[in-house]
Amino acid sequence: SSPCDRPVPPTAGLSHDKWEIHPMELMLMEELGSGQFGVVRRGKWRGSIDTAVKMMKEGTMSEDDFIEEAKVMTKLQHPNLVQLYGVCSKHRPIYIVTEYMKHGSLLNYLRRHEKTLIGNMGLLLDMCIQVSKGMTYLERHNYIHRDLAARNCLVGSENVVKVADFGLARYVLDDQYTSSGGTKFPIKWAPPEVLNYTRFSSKSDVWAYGVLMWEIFTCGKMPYGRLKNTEVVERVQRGIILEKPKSCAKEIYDVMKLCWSHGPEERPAFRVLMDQLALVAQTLT
Ligand SMILES: CN1CCN(C(=O)c2ccc(Nc3nc(-c4cccc(NC(=O)c5ccc(C(C)(C)C)cc5)c4)cn4ccnc34)cc2)CC1
Repeated sequence: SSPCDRPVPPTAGLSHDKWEIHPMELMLMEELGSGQFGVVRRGKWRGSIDTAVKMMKEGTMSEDDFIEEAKVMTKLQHPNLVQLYGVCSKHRPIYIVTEYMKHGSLLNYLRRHEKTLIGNMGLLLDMCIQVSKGMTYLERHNYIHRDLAARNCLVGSENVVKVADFGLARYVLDDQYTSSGGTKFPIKWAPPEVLNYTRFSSKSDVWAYGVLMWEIFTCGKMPYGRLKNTEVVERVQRGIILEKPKSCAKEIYDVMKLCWSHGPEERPAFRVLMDQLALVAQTLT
């Protein structure tokens, strides 16, 4: 979907607290699910615009810092990024209002449609390419995601895949999630420099992207199966990487392996990954 046919609301990207959405203009509908940060509901904004509304449970995030950052986030606009429309910050809990993606998380979508997806290398590769486009845009804007994974991507109509919740991890207060020793820290998507020094960068997003590619080509398997976090840390630090998924071409696994180069500087930038995957797509499909 090109930017012009997307309902970009007047708040997106404008200055002077246009990112503030008036709750009276929001009609809340069914619940879409709940993360560890509260309930997410579908909503209608100004009667017609489909939205997802994250109602952030109090005490789960540093709200003032997030509201400040929301001004920047609303300016990040790309067909493969879930658009932040704005926030309702004059009441508690605060609402984070984004565009609506009707098929839910990519992880659940892969698991639900495994039968039809598993043999369709072209479609799985296209999902990878869409995510790499969104991530190339963030990379160009020096914006680090910090929790890129299939669970944090969303699926819309016509197999559109978009990256969601970019940067949100910085505002989570639960140190079980934020510290690499915590039980909720996404260890299986973290490179050595994050495990050892919590050193996030676009190159640590590239490592996570490699794991996301593996999730896509296994249709939503859990990376490293039932291994405990401590066992995964030990393997990653010794340079042991995820195995090639059965239904994945060697050329595609070669790209994943580049994302898992031990040193961040050895990993390709997203803009390089995007071009390489486009080339592979030409030769394979
Ligand atoms: C046929 N199927 C029926 C079942 N189904 C659904 O119920 C369904 C349909 C649409 C859905 N869409 C969305 N769902 C969500 C959603 C739902 C539940 C939980 C969450 N995630 C969160 O709340 C959340 C995620 C990450 C984070 C950190 C800070 C860790 C990065 C914090 C909070 C999002 C967000 N969205 C943003 C745009 N669209 C959606 C979600 C679910 C999917 C379709």
